[in-house]
Amino acid sequence: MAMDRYVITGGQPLEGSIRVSGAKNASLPLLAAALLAEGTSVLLDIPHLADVRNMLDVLEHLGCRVNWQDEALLINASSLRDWSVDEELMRRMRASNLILGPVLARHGRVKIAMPGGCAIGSRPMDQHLKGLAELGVKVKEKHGYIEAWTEELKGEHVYLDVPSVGATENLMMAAALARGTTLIHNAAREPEIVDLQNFLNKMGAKVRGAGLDVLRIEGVETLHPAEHAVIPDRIEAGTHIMAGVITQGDILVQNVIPEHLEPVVAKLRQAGARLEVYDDAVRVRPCGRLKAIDLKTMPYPGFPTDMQPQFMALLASAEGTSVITETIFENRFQHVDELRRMGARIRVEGRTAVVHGAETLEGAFVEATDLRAGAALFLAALGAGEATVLEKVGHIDRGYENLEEKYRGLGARLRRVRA
Ligand SMILES: CC(=O)N[C@H]1[C@@H](OP(=O)(O)OP(=O)(O)OC[C@H]2O[C@@H](n3ccc(=O)[nH]c3=O)[C@H](O)[C@@H]2O)O[C@H](CO)[C@@H](O)[C@@H]1O
Ligand SMILES: C=C(OP(=O)(O)O)C(=O)O
Repeated sequence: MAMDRYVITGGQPLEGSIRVSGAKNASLPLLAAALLAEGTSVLLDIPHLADVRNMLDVLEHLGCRVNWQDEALLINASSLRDWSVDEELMRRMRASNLILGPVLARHGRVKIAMPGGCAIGSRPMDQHLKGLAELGVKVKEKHGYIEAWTEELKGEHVYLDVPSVGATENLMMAAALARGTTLIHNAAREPEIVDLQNFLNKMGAKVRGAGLDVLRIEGVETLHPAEHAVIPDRIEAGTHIMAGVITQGDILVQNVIPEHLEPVVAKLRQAGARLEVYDDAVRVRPCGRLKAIDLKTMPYPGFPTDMQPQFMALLASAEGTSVITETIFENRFQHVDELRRMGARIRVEGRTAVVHGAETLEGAFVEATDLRAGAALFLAALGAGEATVLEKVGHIDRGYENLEEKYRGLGARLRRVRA
């Protein structure tokens, strides 16, 4: 991971327009789904991100041929030569666990190193494995590896204890090629699930219900390759909107699906942000100092955990005291210590952070501990009236395409210093 740093001189109102890239969290399951069919699938608007590169390395390791033709990503999954992925590849990114469902459906067998926990929490896989077991898969966990095999995938009723995004995706992909009908109860409802359903159906699958909490998947014999354009990244969009707000800027965030941003826009407006929502863009106008609000992360359509750190950066200089409750990941407050270095006054009690708004944030030396913590510090630095050195921006590269270039286009004063 790149250990480069950003030097950011904040306090400058951002101006102009910024275009959101394709969604990381929709792209990764789409890449995994391409494994389900022989032949070449074509994916459009896939962002050039470290996580996408890591997923492509996993696909190539399994035997796919991958190439970019201008902005189209071609994945040929005609001949898979391997069904196991070792620790080195798995550890680079948790989402590589999304190959479980498709490789089982194609091969009847799969072995992956356990993805393990990460900075934001322990992130177990029990719901993925429980669901696969319901579909007739035998699972063995040994020496840090998950091995799974099946004679035949069979449609079943699966009830998820938590509406896990990754488990829902893995089960959708496995069930697409299972014999009979699968119902996934308490499924995740995120927009990325809808995008995966759309791609699978273009491949010939019969999936219905994405966006609701019960998914119905009628298994088919085979799938064929398809072409699909990934949805815009709602977390990237939300981050840019917040950058406009924190700098008192006047910016147009383009290529958004406003419906996906409703929980974020609603909370920002409650805090006093001035936002104009158009068909495929959001305009941010200067609004003065924000007011404190309370916030709780929830599965979609609740407020997304992937925006909690960035919102905390905003509330750190709002007027009054905000209470932020993180219900999804048990350790997603690592940005708190770093924000404190910038003058934020935040107290953490278990899964709740009490944020006493400071008059202003100050420049400091800070470090990104994970992707969205990094995004939060990036925002805080843009809002601070002095220079901030933000270390370990490799974390940010996982989820934000061309960040430096995009923000220079808005007049931000920042430069990337190579390690
Ligand atoms: C690549 C991708 O799309 N990543 C997103 C995805 O991660 P990911 O798919 O890993 O997140 P999940 O929805 O699975 O996790 C949600 C919650 O369920 C728990 N859980 C999950 C699986 C399981 O088998 N058992 C279990 O208990 C997790 O610990 C967590 O508390 O959704 C998260 C929640 O919106 C986002 O923060 C991530 O950005
Ligand atoms: C937590 C995130 O991603 P991942 O699930 O890939 O770690 C994220 O995008 O904020």
